[in-house]
Amino acid sequence: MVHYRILFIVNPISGFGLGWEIPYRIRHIAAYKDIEYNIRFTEYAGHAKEIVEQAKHQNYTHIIAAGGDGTVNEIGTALINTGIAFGVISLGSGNGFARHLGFSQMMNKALKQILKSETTDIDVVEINGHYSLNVSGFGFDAEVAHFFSRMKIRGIFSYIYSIIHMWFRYPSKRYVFHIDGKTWEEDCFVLSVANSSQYGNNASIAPKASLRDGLVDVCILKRPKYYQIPRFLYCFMNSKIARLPYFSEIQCKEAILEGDLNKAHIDGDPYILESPVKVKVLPGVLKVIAPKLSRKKKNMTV
Ligand SMILES: Nc1ncnc2c1ncn2[C@@H]1O[C@H](COP(=O)(O)OP(=O)(O)OP(=O)(O)O)[C@@H](O)[C@H]1O
Repeated sequence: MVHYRILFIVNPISGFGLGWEIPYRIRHIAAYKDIEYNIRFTEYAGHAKEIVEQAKHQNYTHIIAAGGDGTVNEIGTALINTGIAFGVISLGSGNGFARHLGFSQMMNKALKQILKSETTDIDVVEINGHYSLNVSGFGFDAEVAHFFSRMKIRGIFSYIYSIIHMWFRYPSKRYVFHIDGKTWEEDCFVLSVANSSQYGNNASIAPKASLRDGLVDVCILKRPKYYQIPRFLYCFMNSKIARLPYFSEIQCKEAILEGDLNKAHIDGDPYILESPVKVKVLPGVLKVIAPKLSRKKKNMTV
């Protein structure tokens, strides 16, 4: 029998503020009747990391982030090399990392998955000293992350507005790649470094990505021409982006990128980095709950 001592760290402003419901929901799930757990609400940006630092010395077996991708990154990266199992209750607008691991987007179901699912060790990607669990990048999607962070209203509609706004303004840029002993230059519209496969909402930029392969996927998308946009959107939302001739995905352990890389995003949050950017994978450093591994369907992997 697995012994549980669980800490839920809830960002009460994530998404629609549903995090406030978590204590009530847990009390009404029979499986939690005999489980030892605590719930902490964050009060400001960066608070989740401080809570994890204290919790590391309090014998927790599992720490669960209830929030969006920002909260997931803050808590997950603070748990690297601790051996404490990390899980997610999705409250954000995209929830790419949680979706890749197979967490339900329904709060009650995800709470039950925490108690029923296998755990596994996954990779984390280091980018100039910052840690990424999900998808990070430069180019168009970094520009979108910076624009979105300045908007007064958050949420999926503001995010879609930011994408459309930047699509017509952002020019492709030229970058230098140093990967596996080869060096080349290439124009990119999107330049992503992916640990998991998707940004969120099943929008997949790295269909080959696995969290357990010891590799980071460098994904290059050239700007689709206007008449290519419908097919691009179809492939992007259906994990078929690899079919597009203007997309490539390079799997490697390390990469060095040069060019105009100042504006970046790490798991969706805007960052300013300096070129050259060094990307490397840290294999198997984070223990996570992976509901997908507990499904009966064959070939399910994370
Ligand atoms: N109580 C709080 N008040 C203000 N900001 C907070 C608080 N708690 C956490 N934060 C910050 O809120 C930011 C956004 O959180 P998060 O990404 O979880 O939600 P979201 O933006 O709604 O989700 P998504 O990014 O998926 O749209 C994080 O950077 C986090 O540090």
